[in-house]
Amino acid sequence: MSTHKHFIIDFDSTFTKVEALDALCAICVPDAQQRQKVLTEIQRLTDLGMEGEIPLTESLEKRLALLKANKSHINDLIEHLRGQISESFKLNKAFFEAYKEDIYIISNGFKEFIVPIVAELGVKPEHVFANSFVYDQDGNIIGFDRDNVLTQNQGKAKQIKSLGLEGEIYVIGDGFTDYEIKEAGIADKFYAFTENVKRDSVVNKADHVTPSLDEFLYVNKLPSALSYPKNRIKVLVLEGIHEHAINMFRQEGYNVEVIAGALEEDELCEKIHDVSIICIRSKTQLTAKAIAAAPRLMAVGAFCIGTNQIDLQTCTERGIVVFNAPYSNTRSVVEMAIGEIIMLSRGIVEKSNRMHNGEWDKSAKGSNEIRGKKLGIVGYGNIGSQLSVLAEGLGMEVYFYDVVDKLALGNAKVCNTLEELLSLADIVTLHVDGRPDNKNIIGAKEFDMMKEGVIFLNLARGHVVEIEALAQNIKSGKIRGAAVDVFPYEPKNNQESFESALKGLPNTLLSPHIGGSTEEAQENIAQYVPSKLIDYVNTGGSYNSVNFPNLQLPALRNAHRLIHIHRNVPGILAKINNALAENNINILGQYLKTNETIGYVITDVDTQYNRSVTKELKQIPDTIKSRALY
Ligand SMILES: NC(=O)c1ccc[n+]([C@@H]2O[C@H](COP(=O)([O-])OP(=O)(O)OC[C@H]3O[C@@H](n4cnc5c(N)ncnc54)[C@H](O)[C@@H]3O)[C@@H](O)[C@H]2O)c1
Ligand SMILES: O=C(O)CC[C@@H](O)C(=O)O
Repeated sequence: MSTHKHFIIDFDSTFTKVEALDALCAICVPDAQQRQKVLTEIQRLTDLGMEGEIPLTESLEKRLALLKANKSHINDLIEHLRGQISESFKLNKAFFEAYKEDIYIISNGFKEFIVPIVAELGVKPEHVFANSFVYDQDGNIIGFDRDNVLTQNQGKAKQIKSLGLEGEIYVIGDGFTDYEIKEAGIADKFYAFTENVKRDSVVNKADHVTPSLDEFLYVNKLPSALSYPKNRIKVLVLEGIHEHAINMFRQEGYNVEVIAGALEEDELCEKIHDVSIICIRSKTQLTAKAIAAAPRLMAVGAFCIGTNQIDLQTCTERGIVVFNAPYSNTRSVVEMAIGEIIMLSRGIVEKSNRMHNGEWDKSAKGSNEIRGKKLGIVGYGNIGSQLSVLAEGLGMEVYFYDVVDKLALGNAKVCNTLEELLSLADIVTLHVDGRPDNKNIIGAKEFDMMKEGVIFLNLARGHVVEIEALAQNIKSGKIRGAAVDVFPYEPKNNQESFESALKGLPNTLLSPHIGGSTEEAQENIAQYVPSKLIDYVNTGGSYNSVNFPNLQLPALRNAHRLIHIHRNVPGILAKINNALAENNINILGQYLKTNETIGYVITDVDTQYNRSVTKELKQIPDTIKSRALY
């Protein structure tokens, strides 16, 4: 296939991930210490040459002199470079095949290793323009062909000019010498390639920055292995999410922005306008207004259990999938609850505070074992039920109350009403979810029902307890110890101060919403949630999502996947299939699932089809979102 466009591609750090002479250094300098020294100097000289700080010939001469390489090293270098072809180049082998007549490699490197490497993707040897080594009689590399035009100032531009190419010339490279081609007026466009290295001086001069070959192919409407370049997927990560998640997104090629704290609604509305995936914890309120300000939003990652901070209904109506981490911090909360129950039963908070003031009060008064005490768990979900098992292991008598029927684990006893549980428990602990209906489920009336001297814990959600009523009951001594981890209003970052009626009250453990904040839990969450989000982007899989019909999909092989999200009204599947039939498209597999709000249809089709069908699918009435995946 021929086009009127010619593609000039650089080799070092563009076609391959590395600079070949750096790699040669690793091969021909055996001593590790010496190698590091030589490598540092070689890299410095490469950068000076690439950034136009010293003439390229000078950079090259000095690097070869340092290397003292031999012909015998070249085969090893070629073997090494085979494994170093840039990922997006390997992925787009089909582009290289289809456009082989129009692709040229122009490099200040050496043909001896460039030709065999670029041939891997089908680049013609006669389309490679580079220098050649000069050897002495023992095969030592002693220089390079100084008559080669590429050693001259503006060498790349001169080389291309001599080819007399007709049509548009696009240059893709990471170095200053690549930009010089455009500067000399030979190229129509210069694309700074940043998949492997990003040089500001080069990026600033570019017509377009291309973080991968996919981006280049996408903007030029050329055939690409990916339906959408990953660098165009912007991920906004808030609230101090573990860096493992950030690394996973970056490795996937996404464009990631990280902000340490949460954002207020207005700030969020400003930040979110070009975001495809937002990652939050419990503080960020993802309201309908914020969602409306995010036209590109396709997925939300809640890096926690609770999702009450997210307007799930609006997300669903807008076709935005939400994933959370339903079990990753369960154990951490349970361990903290157990620890706090023991601390409060022994009055350790008070005793410790007094010790810090120099007071020694060795007494057993008001200090109890937890063995044999009645633990009342409100909300017998993942956390409540696991707490039940551990508490029984410690000899406690466990009672629970849940709004739905739950299997009692071990010897735990179910209470039929909240009142029943509150009136018998020595320790009351809340583990209900954060649904709006749970606002103030524990207030003055409920505290009245509790036993004198009860211990009270809330590690669930702040709005489920009336704080003033809790404060009064602590002050009156009815509650002899309390642990509160969650509050109706929580500071949005570590700089904002904490205000609460609970401050300074006796035997009251306050913690800054850290029930799930252990390294283990945060790392688990940072693995689980990104993997769900990445899978959703790559395959459409919605399994274990909070708000989408759950579909577990097979991997996509030799097929394209058409994803269609629509309002759940009758007849949409028929309309999708009509559009496919009218375009004579063969369906390889089809999956449909609905919930109350939306229908989710995945159709795998043969790779050769009339692409305009994707537009037709978007135009079906009641469509929310539609995308093609390959
Ligand atoms: N402090 C923290 O850092 C932290 C960490 C993780 C989870 N959480 C919170 O802990 C809570 C429990 O988490 P989970 O994973 O066990 O959730 P879950 O959904 O598995 O369990 C919640 C249970 O509460 C029950 N429930 C809801 N409303 C109730 C009510 N009014 N009365 C009685 N039962 C009710 C539900 O039926 C369910 O069984 C959630 O609010 C979650 O957001 C806090
Ligand atoms: O880490 C958080 O911000 C929230 C922790 C917890 O409340 C949860 O819902 O998992």
